Amino acid sequence: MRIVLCYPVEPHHIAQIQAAAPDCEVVDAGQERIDELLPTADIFIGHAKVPVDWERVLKANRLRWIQSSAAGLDHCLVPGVIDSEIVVSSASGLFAPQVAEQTMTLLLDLLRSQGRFTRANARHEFIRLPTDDLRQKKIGIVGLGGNGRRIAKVLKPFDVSIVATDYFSFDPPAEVDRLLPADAVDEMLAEVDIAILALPLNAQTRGMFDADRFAKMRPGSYFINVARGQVVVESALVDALDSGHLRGAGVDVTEVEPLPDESPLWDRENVIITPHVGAQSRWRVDDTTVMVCENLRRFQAGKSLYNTVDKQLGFPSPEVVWHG
Ligand SMILES: NC(=O)C1=CN([C@@H]2O[C@H](COP(=O)(O)OP(=O)(O)OC[C@H]3O[C@@H](n4cnc5c(N)ncnc54)[C@H](O)[C@@H]3O)[C@@H](O)[C@H]2O)C=CC1
Ligand SMILES: O=C(O)C(=O)COP(=O)(O)O
Repeated sequence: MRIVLCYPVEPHHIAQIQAAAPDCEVVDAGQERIDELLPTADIFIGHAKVPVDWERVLKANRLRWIQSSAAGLDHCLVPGVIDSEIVVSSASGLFAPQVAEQTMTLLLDLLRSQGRFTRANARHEFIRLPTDDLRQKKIGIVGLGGNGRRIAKVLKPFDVSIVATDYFSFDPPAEVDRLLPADAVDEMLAEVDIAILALPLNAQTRGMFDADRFAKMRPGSYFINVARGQVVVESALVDALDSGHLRGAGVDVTEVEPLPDESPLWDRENVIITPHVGAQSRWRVDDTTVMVCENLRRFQAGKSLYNTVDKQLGFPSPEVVWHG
């Protein structure tokens, strides 16, 4: 079998993968050669950030398993793959520690007026501006998967209460005071001071945060998005900020990336923007390779894989999510 890699591996990661699959040929395609080599793969491990001719891959009829090195599967869950026999597994939960740190960065910067202080610092102005507190805030997390759970765990010691929604129904971890079904999102938004998006992008969630939904949020609440920009209708977010209905927003992801120069999200003191760096970490490739090797051993032994995705849904069920 041929394993084609397309994530930023170093020679020692390739050696780990080869040791986990001694009978396989391991080829590191990188972004440069992924489109060319994907049709020759039995197993694809990675995240192609260049256009891939999926028709050609499906026509070659060789690929059996895609192990995405991203949690979001919007890059590979194309209709032809969904309808095929190809098994797809995600990187769900793998980046939860760093996504939670990124969430805290956005949230604390927003509440503690860091955007305004940073601008004032650039002008050498030492001015005391009002700040807000996390203490006693009610937080709503939309999507209690790997990232949502870790965000709840990191936030809880700040003396907050936490509600969440999820597609699945399960006993939530101790940090989460209440778990509601996905369709109770408006009920949750009406009662929380801060909404945090940690759900996948799919046909159901694309454009889910539109003008109607923002209107359901409590006046003066904050909005954080560490999921996917296209879950949000960005013009509606801008309107909600313009009208003062939302007090501020922190976004690691935007509808179009890079965020265009003319976007009205720029130049606002109550908007903190980071350039989709939530998954970045010095540990990322090491952590990914540990899970990849475990899944490779399971695949060869015919066992079920961590993070196997229900391709119709576009995300894995909680029992199979990798927690490291
Ligand atoms: N900012 C960044 O760099 C990163 C962004 N992401 C994004 O975050 C998403 C979540 O990542 P993980 O937590 O690792 O994935 P996950 O698969 O562990 O969790 C997603 C959760 O969302 C739930 N869900 C699905 N539809 C929902 C809905 N309509 N309402 C409420 N919950 C819903 C699922 O049941 C699941 O529990 C990814 O799909 C990806 O798009 C992930 C990693 C890094
Ligand atoms: O894992 C994900 O879904 C991410 O958003 C990470 O994105 P990246 O691979 O860092 O461009």
